[in-house]
Amino acid sequence: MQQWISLLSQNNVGNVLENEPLAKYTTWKIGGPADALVIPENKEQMVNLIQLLHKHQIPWMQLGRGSNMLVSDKGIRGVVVKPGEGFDYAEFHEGGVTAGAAHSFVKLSVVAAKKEWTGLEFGSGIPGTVGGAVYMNAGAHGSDVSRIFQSAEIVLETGELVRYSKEDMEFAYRHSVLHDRRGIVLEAAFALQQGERKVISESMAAYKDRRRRTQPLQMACAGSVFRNPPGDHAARLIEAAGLKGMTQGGAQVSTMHANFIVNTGQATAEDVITLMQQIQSTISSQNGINLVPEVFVVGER
Ligand SMILES: Cc1cc2nc3c(=O)[nH]c(=O)nc-3n(C[C@H](O)[C@H](O)[C@H](O)COP(=O)(O)OP(=O)(O)OC[C@H]3O[C@@H](n4cnc5c(N)ncnc54)[C@H](O)[C@@H]3O)c2cc1C
Ligand SMILES: NC(=O)C1=CN([C@@H]2O[C@H](COP(=O)(O)OP(=O)(O)OC[C@H]3O[C@@H](n4cnc5c(N)ncnc54)[C@H](OP(=O)(O)O)[C@@H]3O)[C@@H](O)[C@H]2O)C=CC1
Ligand SMILES: C=C(O[C@H]1[C@H](O)[C@@H](CO)O[C@H](OP(=O)(O)OP(=O)(O)OC[C@H]2O[C@@H](n3ccc(=O)[nH]c3=O)[C@H](O)[C@@H]2O)[C@@H]1NC(C)=O)C(=O)O
Repeated sequence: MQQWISLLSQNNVGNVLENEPLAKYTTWKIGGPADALVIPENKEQMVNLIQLLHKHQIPWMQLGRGSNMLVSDKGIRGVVVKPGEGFDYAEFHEGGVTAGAAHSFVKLSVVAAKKEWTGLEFGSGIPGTVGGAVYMNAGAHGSDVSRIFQSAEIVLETGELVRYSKEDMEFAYRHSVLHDRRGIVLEAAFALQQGERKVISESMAAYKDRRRRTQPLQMACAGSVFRNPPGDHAARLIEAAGLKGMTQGGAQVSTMHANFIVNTGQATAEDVITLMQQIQSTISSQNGINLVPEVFVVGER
């Protein structure tokens, strides 16, 4: 056992799972083990953990629901930090809602709609956590997190607890400052308006219907694999290149949506990575466009 794993277990940092396979924590259902998966349940445990990791220079990364994440077959060397059930809460109040990092973004939008709050409708098909949605500035149907974000409580990699405003977050298309400055979101506050139940539920039903028609929701996947290049759509380019349906081992370019790669059952991370590289080289040579992954490929290769 790595010496630092016993160090973590001896401290108040939450549950420490050693050599934990990560496939079950990702929507692609792919991924080897983490040396340690640590699940803090409250702010104190999270701050203790990050301070220990910083002090002992132990490599770490954070995980939400793993719906935008490709974990390598050999897995993660070091610690994976996943906010636990203690971070799964949502408190509605005047002007909006404050939600814990582990709360489902889909459920947040569904409950907001039931309470006749408008602003979160776009989130009803984004199957990650609040923490992941803030990190990614997740968005759909012409809106994104930055449109409703008020502030977030964050533990920086030094262990310092800070509250970031919207300006601090430097949101852009699928981007936040946390891509450049490491930290873990503990909770986020979103500004919402009172709306009409009928209008809210009609737009959510339309979004749901559109997704069901255009995205392979029943297959294990991680949503869009590549970011859209300026002025175009990765899916349009991939379909036009004739790559829809292309397979590599158990991975397939979805026959429904060309920017989704689905796990047909036994895909490995290497299968997905090979397919991604084939797509990138084809689009680069045919269109001169460098497709940039939206999904994060993490772990030892
Ligand atoms: C069927 C399907 C449809 C999708 N549709 C959309 C869509 O329409 N729009 C869209 O934007 N995305 C979409 N996605 C992608 C994905 O759901 C989003 O990117 C989501 O926000 C990721 O959240 P997560 O909790 O799963 O994060 P993860 O995949 O676990 O992590 C993603 C990134 O966020 C970081 N992170 C996670 N939690 C935290 C935290 N608490 N603090 C700081 N950083 C953290 C991780 O380190 C990682 O870098 C879709 C995915 C699927 C499977
Ligand atoms: N392809 C993949 O790898 C994955 C795809 N997904 C897809 O992402 C979506 C969200 O999944 P998940 O986060 O697990 O949440 P769920 O689908 O479990 O939904 C959580 C709750 O919200 C309700 N709900 C969801 N969407 C709406 C909506 N638009 N309007 C009203 N109620 C809604 C659900 O009710 P009800 O059951 O009645 O819809 C359920 O009670 C689903 O479409 C799911 O199929 C999720 C994970 C992985
Ligand atoms: C799923 C994600 O987000 C999605 C988000 O759900 C939807 C809806 O708002 O808009 C983006 O997809 P997208 O650009 O592929 O949107 P779509 O409306 O499905 O397709 C765009 C265009 O591509 C074309 N298209 C789509 C699929 C396909 O197989 N072939 C094709 O040619 C469509 O005809 C359409 O003209 C987001 N993706 C990115 C990378 O920005 C994600 O980020 O994971």
